[in-house]
This record gives sequence, C-alpha cells and structure tokens, in this order.
Amino acid sequence: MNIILLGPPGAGKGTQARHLVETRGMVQLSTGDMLREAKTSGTEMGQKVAAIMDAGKLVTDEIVIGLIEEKLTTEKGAGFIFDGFPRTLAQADALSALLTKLGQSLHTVIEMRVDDDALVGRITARSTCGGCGEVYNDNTKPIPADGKCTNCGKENEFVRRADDNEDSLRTRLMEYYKKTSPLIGYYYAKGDLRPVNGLADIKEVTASIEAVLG
Ligand SMILES: Nc1ncnc2c1ncn2[C@@H]1O[C@H](COP(=O)(O)OP(=O)(O)O)[C@@H](O)[C@H]1O
Repeated sequence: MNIILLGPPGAGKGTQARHLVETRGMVQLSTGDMLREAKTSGTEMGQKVAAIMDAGKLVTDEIVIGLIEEKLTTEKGAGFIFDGFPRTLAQADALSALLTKLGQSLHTVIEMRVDDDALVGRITARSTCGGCGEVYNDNTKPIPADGKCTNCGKENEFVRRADDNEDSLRTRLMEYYKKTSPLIGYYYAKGDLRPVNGLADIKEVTASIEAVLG
C-alpha cells in the first residue's frame, strides 16, 4: 500500500509517517530528510539545494524526482509513505509514472488539514535533537527535562532547523499555497483524497489515519 501525506509545512506529516513506519513496517520517503542529508554531504547537489531550502523555496522538480526514483528502486517494505512529496503537479505526474513503471499504484492521499495560525505557532517553536534529528516542541512533545533525547538517548543540543524562522516560513507557506495546494484538487478529482483533521492531538490524528487506511 503506497500513500501520500499531503499538507502544509508543520502539519505533522513526519510525526504520522514515523508512526506508520513503526506499526506497519512501511517505508517513509521524506524528500525534506533526503535533501537535508544531501545538504550536509558537501556534494555539489548539496550545496545547490542548501541556499534554496534555507530560504524556504522549493528545490527543482528534477532533483527531488531523481531522489525519489532512486529510493523507490532500492528500498523495500510494506509500502511507501510519501512525506513532503509530491509538492508540485509535475512531481505528482512523475510519481504516477514511476509507480506505473514499477507495477505499483497509489492507495490513498491523506490530506492533513490545519489552520495557518497553528502552523506558524508550531514551526516557530519547533526544535530538533542535534544528534538524530528527533523533533520536539511542535505540539508533539516538549524538550526532555533531563536533556536526553528520547529517541537516541544522548544528551545532545536541541537545535532549530535552518529554515524554521519566520521569513523562511512565510516563503514556505507561499510556496505551499502557490504550488502544492493545487494537488488537493488534483487528487480529489482522481478520487484518492481523504482529509483528516491535523489540529487534533497526535493520537487522534493517528486514529483518523488508521481509520482511513483500514
Ligand atoms: N518535494 C519537494 N520538492 C521541492 N522541494 C522540496 C521537496 N521536499 C522538500 N523540499 C525542500 O525541503 C524543505 C523542507 O521540507 P520538509 O522537510 O518537507 O519540511 P516542512 O514540511 O516542514 O516544510 C522545503 O522547504 C523545500 O525547500
């Protein structure tokens, strides 16, 4: 079963994707994570994407489609969760073609609905473990009082993502409304779209997603 988690930055896609990985053995394909990895790798591609990401703009379709294509052919599991991809209509078409080529299809597109004020609040509070990238303070969980990451167990610094600042966030929201939100209509018309309330608490959102996936 292959699914897309669709929604604006800060909607909680990553949190819910990680849950599906743990409970269902699905494979999370987060283009944001892949690009952040590329950014720190020091490659030519990494340097190219760093400035774009930090400013909150979208990286080119060519780059992200290439990253997804590589993962689709190498990763194995009980289906893929596309998290942060597709973000443009060109990416949606490319995904459809790639899945067809692999003899696979898309099961459901889960639209995580949240209001803009909540997003801005979540993202400007968000920080991550400097060691493993575990997310804190985005309405999920507070930074541990003992300073030890609940995921990797180490006492790392809790850092802000380079693009989690007010300016970059405004640009990311603008990019979302201009380029990504048309996908809601696109998948609705295809009959694949299932909305869930992303403003509910994490467990309730998880339960709504479970109910949709069956
Ligand atoms: N599918 C994509 N197409 C283009 N750029 C992307 C894509 N996925 C991620 N990015 C880049 O990575 C940044 C971070 O994405 P992501 O981790 O999904 O964060 P968030 O959902 O919090 O905005 C985006 O602002 C963009 O620059």
